[in-house]
Amino acid sequence: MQEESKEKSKDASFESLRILSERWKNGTFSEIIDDWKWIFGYSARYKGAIVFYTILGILSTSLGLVGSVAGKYLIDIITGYQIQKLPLLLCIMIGSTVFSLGFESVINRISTKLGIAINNDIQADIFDKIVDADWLEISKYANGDVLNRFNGDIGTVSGNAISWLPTIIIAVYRFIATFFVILHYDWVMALIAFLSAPFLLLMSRFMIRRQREYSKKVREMSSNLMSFEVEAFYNFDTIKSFGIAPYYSQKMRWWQGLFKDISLKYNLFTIKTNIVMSILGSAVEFTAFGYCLFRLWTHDITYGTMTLFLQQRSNLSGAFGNVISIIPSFLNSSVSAHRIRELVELPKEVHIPESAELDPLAKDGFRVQMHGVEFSYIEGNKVITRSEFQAAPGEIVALVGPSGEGKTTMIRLILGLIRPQEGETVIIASNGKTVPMNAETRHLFAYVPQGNTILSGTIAENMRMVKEDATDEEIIEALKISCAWDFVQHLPDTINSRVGERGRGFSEGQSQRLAIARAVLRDAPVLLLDEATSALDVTTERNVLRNIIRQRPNKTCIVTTHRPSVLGLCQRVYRVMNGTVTELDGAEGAKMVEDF
Ligand SMILES: Nc1ncnc2c1ncn2[C@@H]1O[C@H](COP(=O)(O)OP(=O)(O)OP(=O)(O)O)[C@@H](O)[C@H]1O
Repeated sequence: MQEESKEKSKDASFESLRILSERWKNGTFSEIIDDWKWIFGYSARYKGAIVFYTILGILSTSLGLVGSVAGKYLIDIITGYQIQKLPLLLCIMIGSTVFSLGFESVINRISTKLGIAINNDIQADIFDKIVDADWLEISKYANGDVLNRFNGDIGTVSGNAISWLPTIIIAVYRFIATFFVILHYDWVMALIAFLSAPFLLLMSRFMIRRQREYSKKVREMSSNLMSFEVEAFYNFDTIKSFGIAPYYSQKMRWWQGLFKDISLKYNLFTIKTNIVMSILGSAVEFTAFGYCLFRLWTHDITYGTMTLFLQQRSNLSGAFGNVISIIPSFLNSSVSAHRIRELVELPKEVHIPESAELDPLAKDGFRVQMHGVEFSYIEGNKVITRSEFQAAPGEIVALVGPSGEGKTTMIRLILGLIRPQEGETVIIASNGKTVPMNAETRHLFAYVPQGNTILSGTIAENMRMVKEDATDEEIIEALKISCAWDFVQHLPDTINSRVGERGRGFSEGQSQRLAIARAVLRDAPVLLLDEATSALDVTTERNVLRNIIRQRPNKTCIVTTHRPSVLGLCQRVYRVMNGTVTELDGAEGAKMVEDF
């Protein structure tokens, strides 16, 4: 019977342990651990430097202690008039201070170097991962948000990834070493100093959760603010031309207000936490001070020992301060790591290695084909239904139809940026080799999207973006094909003339011709033009398309357009409407031209 009750109480204590650990797990603790495991992946690359950093920190702490003990003896010597030991103690004090300073400077240098290295490492990795993320998933994030995570969050992580472990180790060493030095002279004093320890317990689970919540909210709000700023600056011309600058100015202040509110709430929380900590710290401080005065009054300790005690008590608080202050940065880092991981862990693009087998057949051109394709961005809302499509080498194929019916979606399917939920989108080589569209087939395409895609720099730099080693002659040839040479040849610096961001300094039609020249220079077997000739006059538009096919008779050219002028040049015309892609026969095509 007794055995049974013993067994039961043992079970109960295990049960409460299990519940306790589960509660920790249910909170944010497991998330924090996961986020830090991820950060460790990066810190681990700098193991050697971290160990060196820690050793220097321990040496510097030890020398600080030696200096303090020497200080105690110095005071005792002066108050006891034992002048002969003075030079030795002075040497120890000055030596330990100088070395300690030297070590700290090296630590500072190493931590800065490591911080930059880890920041660059994470940024480079994340950049590659974002570029390789599934298009649909990454396009759910606003540019400003991605930018904020890329700069702000990575900065927070790299600032702490290297330093937090050495800081804790050095602080714990400092605490233990100081405790033993005090214990050596007076155990009661050591006990009082040890009372600082319960401070750590104050960082209860509740506080950790609050801290993490605040940190998360501040980061999110900062992302929202940056998204707003990026969007506003990107659309500066529109804002000005609509005369809505005052509205944007007001909206900017509104976002700033929200950011200020949450930052101040976080700040208040931090102040309250600090007040509680400081009150407790001061209580211990005063107790220690009172005890020292009492022992001095009863002649149990010397002036030197009292100075040592008081100095080391604050050293002990300093060590705690370090550990305590590392907790908020530890939590902030985990929040930032979490936000970066959200991007990193997005599904990747599909890569099909056998796509490389298509490369040697590029000169014969490729057929682009879709069969039974169904696609929806959002479940239940089909944009493309049971659709067939094909474009052969040497053909210009048009996708026409009302706005918002799915022409660009078709281009995205062809590029393999999105994948059909049903059916297949494939590229077929002259020998019959068929590969589904994926990230590895994309280099077989040259794509001119809607909108101005010219970057700041010279015309030649814009061209060499797609072909690094292009000669001036090749660039001029591409400009001639796209009818851009007509105006570039009259510029004072011709191809070395400067272009502003988004083609500033050039007309919309000129920018479009430059964008087409860039695609021509890329010399890919399949050319995709998404409303890329919309700003050109009819004659230029036709000339551009004719030149492209003449230059590379095996090129497959797919254009989306609202303009009838192009249709006469096309071997095939598809109408994208009401979710279906239908090939139009000659009569329907002619009717379509009239309807435009
Ligand atoms: N990233 C996206 N997420 C969700 N829905 C989208 C997305 N992109 C487009 N759509 C929806 O898909 C439909 C087709 O859009 P798409 O851009 O393909 O049309 P379009 O025919 O090219 O239009 P336009 O001629 O105006 O350029 C639209 O209803 C649009 O709202």
